[in-house]
Amino acid sequence: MYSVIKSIEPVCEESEQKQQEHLNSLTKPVGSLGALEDLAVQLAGISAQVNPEINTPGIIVFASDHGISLEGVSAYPQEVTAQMVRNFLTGGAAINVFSKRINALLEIVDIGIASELTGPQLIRRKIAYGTKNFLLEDAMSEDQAIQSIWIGMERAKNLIDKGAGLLILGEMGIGNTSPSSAIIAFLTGCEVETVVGLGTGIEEIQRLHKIQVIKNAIIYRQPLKGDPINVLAKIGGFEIGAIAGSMLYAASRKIPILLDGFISTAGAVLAAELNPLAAQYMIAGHQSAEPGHRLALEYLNKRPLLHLGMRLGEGSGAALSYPLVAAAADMARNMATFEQAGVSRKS
Ligand SMILES: Cc1cc2ncn([C@H]3O[C@H](COP(=O)(O)O)[C@@H](O)[C@H]3O)c2cc1C
Ligand SMILES: O=C(O)c1cccnc1
Repeated sequence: MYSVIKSIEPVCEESEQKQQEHLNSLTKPVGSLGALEDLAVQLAGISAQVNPEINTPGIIVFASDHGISLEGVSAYPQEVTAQMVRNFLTGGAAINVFSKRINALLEIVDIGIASELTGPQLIRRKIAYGTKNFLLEDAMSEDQAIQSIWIGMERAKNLIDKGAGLLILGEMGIGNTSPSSAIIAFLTGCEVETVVGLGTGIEEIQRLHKIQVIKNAIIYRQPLKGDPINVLAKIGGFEIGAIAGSMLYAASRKIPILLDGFISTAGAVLAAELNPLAAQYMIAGHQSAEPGHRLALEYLNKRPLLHLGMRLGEGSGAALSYPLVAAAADMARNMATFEQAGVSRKS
């Protein structure tokens, strides 16, 4: 695990520069494609190639349960995690629909669902039957935290080896906006009040309770600054560790990572804590309605492509933004230059 984390290289500045020069030679006013041009330049830096091709996207949905859900922090009961995973397996969830739309490779992983689930399509990597309630005890042991990151790496390797040229990390886990809020507040230094939102749709009074639960949990657990494994173990979740692991692995293979919403970005913040270079490989797909998402993206210095007011997770917002990423790569590869098309340059 640590060898993967250490092996991440900075993105290639020379490819970025050459890509920018190439974009400036294409038949459009210089800079007129705005953020799409920045995206094309970033893709060149990530792949260390000019005009890289983005082929098949890969989506991994990590599903897990959370002991903290006993504290009344979600609008839905814990059994919805397993029920939704069944829905993923039969193709009825939002991520199934959006994944099909972009012809993605889609994989569903049980990394810690509280009940027993089987199915030929389900990848079983259960670490435990849910995390512990981190208001009362550490969410998991440090060994389990490392295991979650390791599983994320293993699944990312599997999908990249199968041909995924870009990774989207999604999740399902009732209660998981709580560990995500705790991790983001703790690692970014933002106030818990500004990070915590309505999740699946709790009332304002319940949000105030959720804030108090998370504040107390951080005080009781005393996560260690500068020790991301300790932070994950004390106030995290199995799927958040796996998301971080997949992201770190993708970065080590120079594969772009398309961030989804609040939980996916909590994994991203954790990954960046393990190696800040990983952030260079991340693209923000959208900005979720969860207020802490904007703060986490700012911390990672990422500008989201879409603002659709979504607050679903599963990888859904990232999947919807994928066509823009693919279009940026296509634009760089396939547009004609002024010379090729016989178009006059700026006078
Ligand atoms: C039917 C249903 C489908 C979902 N798909 C994603 N989530 C999202 O909501 C959950 C997090 O919100 P909280 O922390 O408030 O529980 C996660 O499972 C997340 O993936 C869903 C939630 C529900 C209810
Ligand atoms: O932004 C997200 O990913 C999100 C927000 C609320 C609930 N579930 C997921």
